[in-house]
Amino acid sequence: MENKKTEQENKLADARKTINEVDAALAKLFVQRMDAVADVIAYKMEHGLPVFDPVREKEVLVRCGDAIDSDAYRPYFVSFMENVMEQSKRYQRSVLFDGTVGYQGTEGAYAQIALSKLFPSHRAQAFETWQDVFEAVMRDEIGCGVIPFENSYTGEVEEVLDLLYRYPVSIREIYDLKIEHCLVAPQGASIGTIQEVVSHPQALKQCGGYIKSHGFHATAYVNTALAAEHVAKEADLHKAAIASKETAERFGLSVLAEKISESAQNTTRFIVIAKQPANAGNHFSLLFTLRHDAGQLAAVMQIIAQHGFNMECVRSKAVHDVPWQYYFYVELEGDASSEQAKQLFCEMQVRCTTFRVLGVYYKS
Ligand SMILES: O=C(O)C(=O)C[C@]1(C(=O)O)C=C[C@@H](O)C=C1
Repeated sequence: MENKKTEQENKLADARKTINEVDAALAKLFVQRMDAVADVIAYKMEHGLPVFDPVREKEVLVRCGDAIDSDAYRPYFVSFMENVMEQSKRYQRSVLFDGTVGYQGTEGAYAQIALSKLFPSHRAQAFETWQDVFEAVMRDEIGCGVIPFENSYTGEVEEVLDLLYRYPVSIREIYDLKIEHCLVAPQGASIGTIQEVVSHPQALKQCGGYIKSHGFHATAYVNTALAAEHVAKEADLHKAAIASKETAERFGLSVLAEKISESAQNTTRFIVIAKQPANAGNHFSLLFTLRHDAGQLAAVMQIIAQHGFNMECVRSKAVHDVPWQYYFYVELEGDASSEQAKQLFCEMQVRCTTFRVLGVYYKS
């Protein structure tokens, strides 16, 4: 028995020794890989290319999968490489947007969570309004800003599109954050003690079914993070907030229920805005205005179709300072640096009263 134990212990020690050696070799290889990534980002900065390149990532993953003989290990290695590239992108963003990144809200807000995933090693600066973030970008006070653009359940964040129309910034990247709302409350509270729920109106709307089914009274609050902070300060066992798990942890609240959104797929799309545009991507967005003549919009749609670009989204909104004037936003699939796109832009410039390429980015 004793001998067997020692034999097993030796095996464990040997296995760990091998793991240590492999880890040391991996560390060296990781540095070597990141040095190459540093060259890639230097090139990308010079040519205005975006960090995320989904075609290249697919290639890397297929090649890495093929390099593993064991069927049992293959999916783990592919997943490992996905993570390696995730870290590579984080590093590249830290070089590209050297300095501070802005967001609207307070620590623990979903925008700050999205920012921390995109830019884990940057200083995050909170601003009171989205407009403040845009202005800070324009003044070069921050390298870029992370702003919510639309939610899969409640739709577009209208004010943000108006700001994109007003300020000459570019959409550099998009990032989809899965929103997992939780019911969070002071320690000691339970679902049975809760009567009132406070949160941002969007979050209350997204969890409307849950709130109604429990007969809670809903109270609007500035944002989810401040709602959580308020609930923590009040320490009232009848009062809960709707916020993320991370936010609950930040304010020492307990999570009474998880995933309470109407839609399990509840996702908020964030955009990264910066002064400098990117030159490559597989999607691009345009903003334009038209003369008030019959058929102007139809003509533009026709031009887009003729050049073979798939239009994924079109929106029209009122220009605030000019009564009865509207601007249009379209999202097209394709390469904005292609000859077809250049021709499209030329033709649109002729047809539109104002025209702007708002962003070039990758979307998977
Ligand atoms: O090859 C590139 O373009 C890189 O930026 C490197 C890399 C990687 O780490 O392999 C990282 C991000 C891209 O999305 C694709 C690949």
